[in-house]
Amino acid sequence: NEVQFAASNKLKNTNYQNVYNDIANVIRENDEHDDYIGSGPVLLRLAWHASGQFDSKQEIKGGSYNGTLRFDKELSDPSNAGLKYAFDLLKPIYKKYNHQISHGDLFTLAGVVAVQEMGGPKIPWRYGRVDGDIETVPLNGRLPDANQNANYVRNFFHRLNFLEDKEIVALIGAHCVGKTHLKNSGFEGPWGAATNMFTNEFFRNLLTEKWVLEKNEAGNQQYNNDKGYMMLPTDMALVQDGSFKKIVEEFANDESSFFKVFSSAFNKLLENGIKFEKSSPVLYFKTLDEQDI
Ligand code: HEM
Ligand SMILES: Nc1c(Br)cnc2ccccc12
Repeated sequence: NEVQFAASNKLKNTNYQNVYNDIANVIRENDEHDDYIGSGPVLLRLAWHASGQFDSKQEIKGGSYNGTLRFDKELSDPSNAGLKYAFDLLKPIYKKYNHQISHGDLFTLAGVVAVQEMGGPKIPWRYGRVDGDIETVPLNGRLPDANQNANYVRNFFHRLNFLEDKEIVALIGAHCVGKTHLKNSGFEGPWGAATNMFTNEFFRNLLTEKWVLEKNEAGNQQYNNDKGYMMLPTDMALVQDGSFKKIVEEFANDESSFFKVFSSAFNKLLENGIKFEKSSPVLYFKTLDEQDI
């Protein structure tokens, strides 16, 4: 679906660092969220869910372009439980820029800010998404089911045009931050471990910890270890499948390799289905620390 960005309502490149900084300050100010894990992980999940419902084969394609996650119709999808909190964090920033930034650009930029402010790799980002009306909201149920195996995971990401196992493993490596919440998804944990630093820890834990499959309070099976860590069935799939497992080992041994693949795969996820103008600049942002803020 060829789309162009209406040139009229875009900020000059320089202003997007200001938007980045406003989102980064919201993360700093809301550091008590989720027992001091903070708001980075849930904003990262918002950006992923705003983009991951893309399906090029459907009439209504989805993806981040139309910013449809802002509508209750999509936000109330059970897969999006818990994300209203993240959307509410961004509302004052949307108002401050007074329609000069679209919801799709805001949601995806929030994912870039979350990764970078939690110590992850730089993510290249372009503006140009345009809010669509409620007719452009994709059907619910396009986000993945956590109870499934490696082939399900591979096929799911093929729909999002991720045809290389490396990209798939890297993307799921975002589970290095945040946690699952029984009331949101029917999974619980990890307990205690304050996971708000973006590292390759998730891959190391997959390989080194002893995982026991148990039924949790919601009746779902999840893998638990003796330190209160957990893995979803789709997490564990990454070491149950030979090809995925080789990549988990590579990323566990070389964080820079994980960062490199994650950076390009996450950018691709956020831009799925969007044709940017050739002239649309690829922006890189400084973290607050890099600006001594
Ligand atoms: C097979 C694909 C995936 C499945 C089945 C899956 C499933 C889940 C589930 C069930 C949760 C717990 C939600 C809750 O209870 O609050 C979760 C959390 C999370 N997911 Fe995924 N996910 C997948 C891929 C991804 C990707 C590609 C990203 C980002 C690039 C991502 C980022 C996150 C983050 C950051 C959290 C923590 C949110 C928080 O702490 O509030 N996930 N995921
Ligand atoms: N911290 C996590 C670990 Br550790 C393992 N799996 C996850 C899945 C979703 C969100 C967080 C995690």
